[in-house]
Amino acid sequence: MLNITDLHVSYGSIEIIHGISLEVRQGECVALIGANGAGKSSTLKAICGLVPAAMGTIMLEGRDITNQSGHSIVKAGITMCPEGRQVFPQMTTLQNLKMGAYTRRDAEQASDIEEMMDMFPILRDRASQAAGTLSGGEQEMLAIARALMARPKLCIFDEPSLGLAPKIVAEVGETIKRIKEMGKTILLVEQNSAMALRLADRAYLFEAGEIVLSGTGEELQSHPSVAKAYLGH
Ligand SMILES: Nc1ncnc2c1ncn2[C@@H]1O[C@H](COP(=O)(O)OP(=O)(O)OP(=O)(O)O)[C@@H](O)[C@H]1O
Repeated sequence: MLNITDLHVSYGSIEIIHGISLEVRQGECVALIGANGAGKSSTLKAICGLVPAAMGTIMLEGRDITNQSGHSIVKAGITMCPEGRQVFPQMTTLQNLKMGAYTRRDAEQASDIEEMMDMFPILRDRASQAAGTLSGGEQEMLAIARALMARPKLCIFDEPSLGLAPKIVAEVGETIKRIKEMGKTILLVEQNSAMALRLADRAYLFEAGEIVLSGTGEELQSHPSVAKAYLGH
């Protein structure tokens, strides 16, 4: 579904992604893991049109989306659930959900909102509450539900567990599993490598702007250098 070939990303004159290639197939959950600063977020931003690709191609279902605007990439079928949730704090939970569907012009928004509230009952309880007053875990659920409101083909999660209590992290993991079971295709970036590799069908290990290892979640979990450097055993 998503094919990235020889992607290079630079900030000013400094290149930080040095020609990576990866793919995400229909229905897969693919994780990008690696240390802080390895280039995972920059890769996601390039996919979403938030930073330019200096070189290389990004294809979605055979269509070249390299360096298109963020808006047209959402329309093409990719939504990102950003690091730090970034809900609209002054807007209510309901208004945030509606914002997730802004690229759609169909009559099914109301039923999708119902579906999201069935999936995340806490959002129904908080429907008229300003999103900024929700707990971290509730905001994460809202950010995920808002991303799903666009009915994406590919759902990107950037550090969904960041800053959340362990119990909530487990809930977020369960939620991502459910989204995969709904048939969505998922690209996941996580500092929590153990969680990411448990959820992922396949994963790529980033180091200093390059992909140094790839394989199934299980293969990477048991790879000695991953186990030692990223899983702490
Ligand atoms: N806007 C920016 N301007 C300049 N350099 C940047 C910018 N954003 C990121 N970088 C640099 O690019 C490199 C890759 O950062 P990136 O955020 O992609 O890594 P990461 O693997 O996602 O790490 P993290 O988990 O900390 O987000 C780092 O050296 C970072 O300092």
